[in-house]
Amino acid sequence: MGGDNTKKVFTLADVSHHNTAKDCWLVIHNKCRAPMTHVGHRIRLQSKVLILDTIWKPEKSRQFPQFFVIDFFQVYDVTKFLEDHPGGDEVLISSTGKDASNDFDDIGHSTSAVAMMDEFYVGDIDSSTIPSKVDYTPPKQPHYNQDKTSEFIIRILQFLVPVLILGLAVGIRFYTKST
Ligand code: HEM
Repeated sequence: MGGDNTKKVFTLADVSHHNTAKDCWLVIHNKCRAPMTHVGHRIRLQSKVLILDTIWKPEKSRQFPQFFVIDFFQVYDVTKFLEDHPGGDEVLISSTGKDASNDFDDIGHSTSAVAMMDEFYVGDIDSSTIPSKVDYTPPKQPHYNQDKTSEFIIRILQFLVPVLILGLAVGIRFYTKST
């Protein structure tokens, strides 16, 4: 619900279009850990009101779950923040069009950085549009192969050219001697 303002639910494809220095949106997840006693209560987190008994996953636990972990993705329009971001604008632009949560978490942003996100929040994302696991694919595989073949050709040439020059020199020498 929460339709009292213009916050929307986007797909990853919608968000991916906002990937330039003039229009830069990020998708970053939020984790909320709440005690069982809060079931049925409303909690407020980053401009979003969650009702704990509607969206929840029991935390993996040895015993019965005592906490809920709510994991949801939010969309941030950081266009106006690009110039002021202490980590620079390039990292933000290169984190567009995907789940940028790991990029964000890996930096170890401070709690004040996390609190700041609230002002850039523009909506939520339909988490089914986000690939669950991004497989690592080595970048520019075809180029890598091309490099290998050109390297091979260069090696052959490095061997053949001196042999040809030597052959030519010996040939000329024989020719000049005999004449
Ligand atoms: C709405 C999203 C973001 C906000 C509000 C934000 C805010 C901040 C703030 C306030 C800092 C200063 C250090 C701190 O207080 O932790 C910072 C540093 C930094 N951020 Fe972000 N950031 C965001 C997203 C990202 C993303 C997606 C990346 C991608 C890698 C990133 C990379 C960095 C880097 C590299 C630094 C510099 C760390 C250093 O020099 O120690 N940030 N950010």
